[in-house]
Amino acid sequence: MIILVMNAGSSSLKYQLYNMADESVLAQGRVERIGMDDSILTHEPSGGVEVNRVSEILDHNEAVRKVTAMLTHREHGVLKSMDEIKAVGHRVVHGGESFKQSMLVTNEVKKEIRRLFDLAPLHNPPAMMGITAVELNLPNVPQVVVFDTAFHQTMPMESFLYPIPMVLYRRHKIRRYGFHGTSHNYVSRLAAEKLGKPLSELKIVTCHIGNGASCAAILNGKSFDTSMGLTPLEGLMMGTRSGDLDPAIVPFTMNKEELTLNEVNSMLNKHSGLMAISGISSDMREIVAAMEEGDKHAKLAFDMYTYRLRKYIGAYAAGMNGLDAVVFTAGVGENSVAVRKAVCEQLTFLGIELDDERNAERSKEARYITKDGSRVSVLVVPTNEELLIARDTYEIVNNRDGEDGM
Ligand SMILES: Nc1ncnc2c1ncn2[C@@H]1O[C@H](COP(=O)(O)OP(=O)(O)O)[C@@H](O)[C@H]1O
Ligand SMILES: CC(=O)OP(=O)(O)O
Ligand SMILES: [Mg+2]
Repeated sequence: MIILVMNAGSSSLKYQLYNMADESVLAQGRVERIGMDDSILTHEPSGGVEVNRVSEILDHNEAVRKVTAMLTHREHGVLKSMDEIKAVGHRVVHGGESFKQSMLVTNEVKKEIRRLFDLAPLHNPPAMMGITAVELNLPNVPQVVVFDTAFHQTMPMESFLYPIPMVLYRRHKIRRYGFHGTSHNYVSRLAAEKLGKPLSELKIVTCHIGNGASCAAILNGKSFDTSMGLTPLEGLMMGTRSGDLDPAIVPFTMNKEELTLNEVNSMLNKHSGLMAISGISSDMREIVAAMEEGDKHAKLAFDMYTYRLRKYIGAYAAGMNGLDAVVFTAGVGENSVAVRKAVCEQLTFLGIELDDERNAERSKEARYITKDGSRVSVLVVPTNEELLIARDTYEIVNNRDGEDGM
């Protein structure tokens, strides 16, 4: 079965085409700068040459049309016809309390995703645009939605409630949800395999640090706590998001700077984090490069970022009353030797002994970066959210076909 996986952002659409017979990737790519007159489509057929096309791409509907045209393109395509695609799986960031698992897209499911727009304004509306665009361009193809929040639905109340009037939870479902669940789930499973122990006996902290960043405390295979909350703004310091701060800063700043709600929201989501402190970039590569050249602001941004991450690892070790392993994943976690070093070197009290040579290795495989005798193991495990989305989509569509007698 051939499955197309989509991850739609506000101005981007990433895709991967899987052949589920052997879980191989037939092609992958992304459309960036959607809505601008110089949108870029980058398409990589597996084993083929990367193609880049710059053109005006108005919206997600047009982006899906360009992607499907590329997938069946005479020269660069990997399919004879779009009919070969048997299902489409989407990443949806917010599933609220309604979705504890991946779902087949129905009218009710779409209604519920729309109801959750308020909770994830940066992420859910583009996912919906992706779903609608597929309906228009690939009618009759079943679609599945996979939620970032689903894996964290096992958190106990002491982790997920905020200490504010309970009526707010009852009326508006204001609580902590957590995100990147697909990734935390995937890398914790791979880490347990690597450790050669059942996940049900392990205490693991997973650090998914990319553009968005979150930590999770995974106790006996289940999410026990995670650093993102009602929205993907809480927790760690990120590329452009503040992470944890005193909530009183919001009304105080609105008052002093005469800002509207939208403006403070935008400040905290888009103009904070590494970008705000360094004044250089939200990208860890540029922060580290500037720091190495002696830039003080970049160094401060780096120190704040790694200090906050360390505090979470310590907090979760306390929360679980123990720690067997720490896992680094996503753009920064998989690639930044400097971030991993700064974090691990100040956690020796927990029993972490970093191995500098292993930490400096470049590899796409799951691997240890601690010394053999280290009481707590630290691993780098490349995440693969798309593969998990493809697997869930395959399973759900297969079961549905079975029920329909197809
Ligand atoms: N070689 C590298 N060294 C340090 N950081 C890196 C490196 N490569 C990527 N990154 C970081 O990873 C981020 C992107 O992470 P990623 O997980 O791909 O993000 P997302 O999926 O949220 O867009 C970049 O913004 C950058 O900060
Ligand atoms: C939920 C979230 O923060 O996602 P991303 O890391 O893709 O921005
Ligand atoms: Mg990501």
